[in-house]
Amino acid sequence: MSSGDEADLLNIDYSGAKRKFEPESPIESKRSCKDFDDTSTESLARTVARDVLRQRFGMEAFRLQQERAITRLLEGDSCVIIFPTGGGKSLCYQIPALCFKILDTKKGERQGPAEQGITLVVSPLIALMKDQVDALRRRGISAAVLDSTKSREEYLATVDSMRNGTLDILYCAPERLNNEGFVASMANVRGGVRLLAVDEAHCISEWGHSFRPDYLKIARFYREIHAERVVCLTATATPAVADDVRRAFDIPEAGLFRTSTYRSNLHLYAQSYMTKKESYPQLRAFLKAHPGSTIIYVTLQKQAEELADQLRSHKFKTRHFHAGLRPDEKTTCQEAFMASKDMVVVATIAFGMGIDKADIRNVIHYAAPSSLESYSQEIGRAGRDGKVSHCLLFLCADDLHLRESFARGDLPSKSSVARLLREVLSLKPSAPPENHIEANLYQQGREFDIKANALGNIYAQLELRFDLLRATTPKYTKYSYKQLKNTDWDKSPAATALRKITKKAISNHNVDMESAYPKTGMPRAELISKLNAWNDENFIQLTAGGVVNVFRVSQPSEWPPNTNASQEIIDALYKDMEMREVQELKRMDQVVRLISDKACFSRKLAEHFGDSLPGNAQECGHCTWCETHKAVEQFTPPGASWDGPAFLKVLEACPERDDPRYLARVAFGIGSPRVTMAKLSKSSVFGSVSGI
Ligand SMILES: Nc1ncnc2c1ncn2[C@@H]1O[C@H](COP(=O)(O)OP(=O)(O)OP(=O)(O)O)[C@@H](O)[C@H]1O
Repeated sequence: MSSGDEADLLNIDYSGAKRKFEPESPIESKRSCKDFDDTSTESLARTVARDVLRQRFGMEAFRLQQERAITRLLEGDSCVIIFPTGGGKSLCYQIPALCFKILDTKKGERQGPAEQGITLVVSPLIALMKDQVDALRRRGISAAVLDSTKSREEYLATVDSMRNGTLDILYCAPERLNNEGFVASMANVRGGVRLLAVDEAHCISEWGHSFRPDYLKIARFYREIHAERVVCLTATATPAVADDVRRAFDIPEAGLFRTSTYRSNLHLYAQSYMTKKESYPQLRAFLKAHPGSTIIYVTLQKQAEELADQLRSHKFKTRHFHAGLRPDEKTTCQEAFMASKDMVVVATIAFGMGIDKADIRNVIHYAAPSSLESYSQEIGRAGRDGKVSHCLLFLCADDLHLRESFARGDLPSKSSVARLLREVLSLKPSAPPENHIEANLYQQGREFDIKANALGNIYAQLELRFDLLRATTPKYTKYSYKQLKNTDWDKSPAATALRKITKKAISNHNVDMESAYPKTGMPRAELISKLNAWNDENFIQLTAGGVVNVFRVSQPSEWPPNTNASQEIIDALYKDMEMREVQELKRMDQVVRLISDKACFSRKLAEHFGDSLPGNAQECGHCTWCETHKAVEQFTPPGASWDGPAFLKVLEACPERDDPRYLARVAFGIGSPRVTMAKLSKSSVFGSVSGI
């Protein structure tokens, strides 16, 4: 669906007064946030919220700070909610979404058709959004997800329900905010966006552990669509990250709701080893001594498969899970785990988000987590039923090396960033009013040796910090399909045009959309729509590829920036990237120090999140430190001695000596797009100097 389509479909106002989307327009409030000003507002909101909790969700009472946060939102103010995993964050936007309509009716406001608006939820996980929508629908609540897998029919059904005022909650991924049509749609949606909910809100913080460039744009989106209020939700935020989130949306301190991260039923243990081989017998012994549903986290997909095999051979009921599995394999694994009381799942971090299982007895980190935030989130999945559960962290010298190589692999060399920027800033924009430049980020990543997230961040900074570009809807340039049933009967102009530009390969039909208009005179949107229609009716199996990112140049009269300005941008961007690497290494060090310092694990973890143990206690009484009062030893791999011949072989394998960081990556076994492209990651020189 093109942005134009989406905007047109949604941009309908029954009163006939069609609002025009003006991205540059100053911030204005679509409705007064303080919709109602009588003194009984708070109690009315509270009563309605309690009724909705009981009647629509079948729950007796609010937990923790749910009620205070929900009441604040219903009063028109924004919040940041930091509740631990499983703490009941979702209700904090689902209940208000249903209350708006009821409160409007009680107060005799917004009684026109479809005037009650929608709640929009931005969440990074498509699978999780789908689960939530299914669960809401089972409760008779009208909810939908807008994602790229939706057919035109499903999309239209969602649009219809929004127009009719029957949709309460709409979910979408942050990438969708790059779609100008979508932004325009939300700015004009009938009744307005009453509440914007931002799930996994810690991703907004540039200094947080899982910063996502697309999240940086949510605050701008919030202002542009004039949403009435925002709720940012996360399970893990240090005080600094919570401040970043509050600042991004201008939420005062009073809008912060944080509950204690400490869970007294979680017993935290740690052991350290030089090698995995040494630790494996301890893992087996632990599993034998602590039966019950267990998640074992490892770093790599291969490790998940191998360890699962190994445990199976020792008669543990084990499965593996990672992002590389097929969707049906993932579902089977998740369902088996949910139904079982003694299954062990060996997984990468891809497993666990959205797993709402009360009786997980053990969460084991067989490889060190990347940060205390990840650790806290992952162990938080254990013991949701409140019963004692065990969390065991294995610290192994090899893992630390792997973690460090991940952290260092993210920082490109400065010459790469400079070459990329010079290329981007020299692109000639298309004619006004578009002023578009196009970039294939995948190709740029390979050409300039910059990883996808770092590249995404560079573009986000060019957009938000330097105001040079604005991302618009990306386009697919290549489509290919497998013919499942004959489509010769279709004589429509779009079908005839498609036949002209389709090349048949052995099993696939390839369509080059770049040549579509010049060769056929048919707009690409119509051809894509025809392919989608065939796909929806199972005549073909369609895949789209060759994504090209499209950006609008913000100030064409000042484009391109002069040499000095460009250099300043390069310097500033690179300085930030270097700081990010330092932060990443610091996060790893914090994990090591949690268990190797002479202090209670639970207290240190709580302090990391600006919290303390109940009653300011110094010790929890049930972690490795409290039980032994001995610090866990930290093994470091023996230092490697200089190996001249190995280094010469690296030089031989890398004839282009234009980037010292690249040579170091190959020598020390740190992957990067260029290393992959040169097919060096499987060569004997890769990592040959690392001494491991
Ligand atoms: N007030 C309540 N009373 C009873 N059950 C509740 C209440 N609030 C939430 N729950 C239940 O607790 C479970 C966890 O809630 P939810 O999924 O909203 O947590 P979350 O904080 O979003 O977790 P995560 O961080 O994993 O996304 C769900 O089964 C939910 O129905």
